[in-house]
Order: sequence, then C-alpha cells, then structure tokens
Amino acid sequence: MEKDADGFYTPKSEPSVPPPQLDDNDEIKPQQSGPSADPELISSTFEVTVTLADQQADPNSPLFSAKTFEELGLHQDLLKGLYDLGFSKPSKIQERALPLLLANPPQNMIGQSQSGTGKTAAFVLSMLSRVDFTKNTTQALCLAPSRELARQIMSVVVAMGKFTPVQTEYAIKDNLPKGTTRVTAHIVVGTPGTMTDLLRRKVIDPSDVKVFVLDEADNMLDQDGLGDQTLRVKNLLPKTQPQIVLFSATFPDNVRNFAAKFAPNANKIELQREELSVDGIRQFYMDCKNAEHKYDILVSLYQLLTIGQSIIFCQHRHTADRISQRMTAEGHKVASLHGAKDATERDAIIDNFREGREKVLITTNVIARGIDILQVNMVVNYDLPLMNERGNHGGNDSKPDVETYIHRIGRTGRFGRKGISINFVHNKETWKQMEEIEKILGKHIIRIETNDLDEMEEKMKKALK
Ligand SMILES: Nc1ncnc2c1ncn2[C@@H]1O[C@H](COP(=O)(O)OP(=O)(O)OP(=O)(O)O)[C@@H](O)[C@H]1O
Repeated sequence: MEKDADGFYTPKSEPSVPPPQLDDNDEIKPQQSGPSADPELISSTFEVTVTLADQQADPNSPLFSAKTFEELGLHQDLLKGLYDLGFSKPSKIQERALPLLLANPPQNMIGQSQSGTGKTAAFVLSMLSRVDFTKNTTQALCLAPSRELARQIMSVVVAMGKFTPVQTEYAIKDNLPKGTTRVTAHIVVGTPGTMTDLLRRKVIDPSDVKVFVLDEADNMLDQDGLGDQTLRVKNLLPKTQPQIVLFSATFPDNVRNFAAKFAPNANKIELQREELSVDGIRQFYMDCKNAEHKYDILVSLYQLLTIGQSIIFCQHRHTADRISQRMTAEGHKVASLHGAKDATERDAIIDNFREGREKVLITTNVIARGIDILQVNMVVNYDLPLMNERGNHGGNDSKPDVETYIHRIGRTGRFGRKGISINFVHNKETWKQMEEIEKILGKHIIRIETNDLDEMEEKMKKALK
C-alpha cells in the first residue's frame, strides 16, 4: 500500500502490488515488484537520490538493523501489511523495541528514538499484535497530543492492519456521530480530553484494554500540558493495569522520573543528549535586523520555500494568522493552522498540505510533534520555541525550549531524507537562545546572509544533496 494523495495510508479496493508470496514454509517475503517494492530510493526535489539501503546497513545510523522483520516475532498478517507499505527492513528502534513489546508476560516500555525513525510502526504493531480479533471489545488505546497526529497514527493502524479484521475508532473532538452510545472498536486512537470524556460517559468500555500507548509521551505527561488529562485516562483503566507504552524523541529530565512512575518497571531504550537531533537535517540561521525584518526575509525566501514543502513555526496563533494574511494579501499562497481553528477546518488544512495543494504551512507548536510529511524539506523557526516561566514548554520566557526545537526541525529529514531548518534571530536575546540550543545539541548552526539570495539558494541546495 502506498500513501494516497492525502499522504495517508488508505486501503485501496485493489492492492497496488500483488499480495506477498507465501513459500513452502508459509513465510512471507518482501515484495520484489510493484510501486512500493523499491523503498530504497528516495528522491528529493533537487533531483538527489538517497539510498535508504545504505543507511539501513550502517551500524551508526538510527535506521540500522541487523535483523529482518520476520525475526521480530510478528504475525504473518502484520508482515504482509508491512511489505505492502514497502517496509523491507526494520529501523534500530523497531528492531530493539518490538521483541520487548511483544514478549509475554507484557512489560511496560519507555522508548526513545530520533524524529522520523519509525517509532509509530513499533507501537502500532504492538497494539495490533495484542488484539484478540475474535472479541468485539476495545483492547488498545493510543493517545497523541493533537488531532492531526491522532489521525495520522490511525492511518498507520489501518494500513498495517490491512490484512487483519481490525476495527478502529477515533476519540477526537467532533468525530463520533452524535448519539453514539457504545464504541466496540478494537483500537481507539485519540487526544486525552475526548478520550477521558468517552471513558467517563462509558461510551468506551476500558475493561478489556490490554495496551495503553502514549505517543509524544514526554509532552503527554508534562504536568504543565496534557499531563493531568493523561493521568485521568490512566485512572479510568482497569485495576489490572494494561501494558503501558511510552514513545518520544525526547524525554527531558523533569518528565523522565514521572514517566518511570507512570510506566513502572518499564524496559527502557534511551538516547544520549548528543544523539538527539538527526544528522540529515542541516541547521541554519539568519540574522534579521528586527522583528519586522523577519517578515521581509520570510517573503524573500518564498521561492525556496515552495521548491518542496515548508513549515513555518511561530510562537503565537495571532502571529501565524497575521503573517499568512499579509503574505496572502501580497499574492503568495500560504496556509495557516493552529488550535483556535475548528476541527473541520483543521482537517481540511492539514489534508491539503499533505496532498501538496498547499506548499507553505504557517503554524504553531500544535503540529511541532509527530507529523510525517515526507516532502517537507524545509522548516523555518520564525520565532524560536521558548519555555514558560515554570520551565515548561510553550511559553514566553527567555529560555529556549530545546525539546520543541528538536521536534519542530524533525518535521523534515524523515527516515534518512535530507532537510533544512532555518532559525530567524533578530536581537541579542534570540541570538543567546539560539546559542544555547546549539550548545545543548552540540551541533553547529550555520549562518546564511540575509542579503544574498543566490548564496542562500546555493547553500540550501548543497544541504539537500
Ligand atoms: N522500517 C521502515 N522502512 C521504511 N520506512 C519506514 C520504516 N519505518 C518507518 N518508516 C517511515 O518513516 C517515516 C517516519 O516514521 P514515523 O512517523 O514513525 O517516525 P517517528 O519516529 O514516530 O518520528 P517523530 O518523532 O517525528 O514522531 C514514516 O513515513 C514511515 O512510514
């Protein structure tokens, strides 16, 4: 199965490739032909070809694995789903996490791996593996911090579960038909507020839940963010606690301890600080004269932003709206997305962007995490992400929010692809914030002149090679 025009994996009535061949031992082999049979080649807009196979064979790459999917103990129907998606070899996190996730008796998991390295498949396969399809009850719950991410995860559940009878349902705002009194789907994916509501109203019966997954777990457990609501969901689950699975690219110290209490006795897969950001993402900065100059620079970048697709991150909704209105009025085609828009509008905006109908998306931290759109080759931090005064994400304090920075730039450079990030700095304070990010990540952020568009284009093209 390939991603459809919306960038989602949706089952087609006719498979795009012939079904996997069963050999004498009933073993499933990866596809040898068909459109999704050559996942090794990734082409970028600059006509550069990256060989995924090289990275998956390099022991230093997060995409490396010494094993095959068959060796990881997955059911044949799930192997078929994987090959149908064009996955031929596991990534490091998949190789390491899956055997631990599937072992019996089930054990909790705290798993960390860089952005775009395949964490979703690891937890989706583990949910699909634990479901007993002969029972029409809810057996796995998955929470994500945004409706956009919940919808994306669901598309992976449906794609990987294509050869199983899995039933799924959303727990996101304005999605269940009015008057629904009972959800019996095997797997429910949603956001914490709506999930709590459906559990409280007994629309979802949690008594058979065997797996509880938190994607972007550090964000979901952050007491200043979604932590309370996530805890509420956990408290509504059966006393015989289900297997708790936490995944993220980042686990800052202040959440790590809480995560260990939330998922006791968990198997842990952790990264070192210097491993946090992906090498394929080249990080740049531009020295703007003042806040207004940032806008001029963004406009002058427009041509480059639309070569592939780009995401522009602002700290506030009103900035995202203001910039997009101004650029639109000046004849540029851009879209804006943030949490103040209603559900239908949000779905339409992200779907248009996935489809490539919009090339530039101006947004807030709402889609900083998890969103997987392979054509995004540029991320701009119009405003650097900042902590709030209590030292948590999403504020206005002077400290940079390094975790959010890692997630934002991770919207590009997915699964071995190349990508570019550009930070706009415009005064001493933002300069210092960027310096701190540089220090913490141990990565050099390269300067690009704001007045030399040709140099800029050259540097960027080179970075994408
Ligand atoms: N084994 C594999 N072979 C080929 N492609 C893969 C494999 N595993 C995952 N992918 C693809 O890699 C991309 C990134 O995967 P995914 O979205 O799961 O990353 P992630 O680790 O969850 O990132 P983030 O931290 O940003 O949420 C997806 O497009 C996915 O389809």
